[in-house]
Amino acid sequence: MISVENVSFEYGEGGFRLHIPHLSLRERERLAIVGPSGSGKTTLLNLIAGILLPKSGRIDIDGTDVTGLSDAERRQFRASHIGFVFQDFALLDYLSARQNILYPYRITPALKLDADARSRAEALADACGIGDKLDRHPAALSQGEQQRVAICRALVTQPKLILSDEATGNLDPESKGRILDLLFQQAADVGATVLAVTHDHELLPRFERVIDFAQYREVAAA
Ligand SMILES: Nc1ncnc2c1ncn2[C@@H]1O[C@H](COP(=O)(O)OP(=O)(O)OP(=O)(O)O)[C@@H](O)[C@H]1O
Repeated sequence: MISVENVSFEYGEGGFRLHIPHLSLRERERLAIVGPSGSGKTTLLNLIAGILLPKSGRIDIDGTDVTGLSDAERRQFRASHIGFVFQDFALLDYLSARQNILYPYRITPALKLDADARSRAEALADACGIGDKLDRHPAALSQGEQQRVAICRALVTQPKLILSDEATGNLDPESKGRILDLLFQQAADVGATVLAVTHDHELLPRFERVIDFAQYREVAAA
């Protein structure tokens, strides 16, 4: 369903370099990525989401090579196929929690903001324990609450691929397990694949496969 083939990326001349010979995920698979800080885990998620473009190689998602799309096409593809929980949440301060959760509908003509979408947003927020805070803006929410808003936003469109960058990093141990269960349940309901970066080793048994990212760091020639 997702394949990353011979992908090379570099942040500018002489910057951090990443090379991934091959990585693939089956449909509905739950894969965790672990690895040292700075090993390129977020960079990989950004490449798969089409936020960054590789220097070479292919990234196929459900039969579409995202590296071959224009900027605008990649944005649309991302909004309609991928739910991304960003490490820093990436919430918009001028919008309420509810508007943040429904934001993908504002920017994607292919997605229709109907009663179903609105009730899905409410149900997700309730399940995440922020149902009573939907009218607040991010500045009036704790870090953990902001993280839950970001998770609801990633799930509300029922994407086929969920990319999660430390999605439970700011939550207490009990909430971590519960929110991850919710994420997996939502994924299972719509047949989605989950690719999650995590430093929480106690969560790893919940995944079907774990890969250590340290292996992909390209060693610069001396
Ligand atoms: N926009 C950027 N410009 C230049 N270098 C960058 C940029 N973003 C990240 N890097 C560098 O690329 C490397 C990989 O960063 P990345 O965020 O992918 O690592 P990570 O494995 O996700 O780290 P962490 O676990 O700390 O989140 C780091 O050395 C980082 O400093």
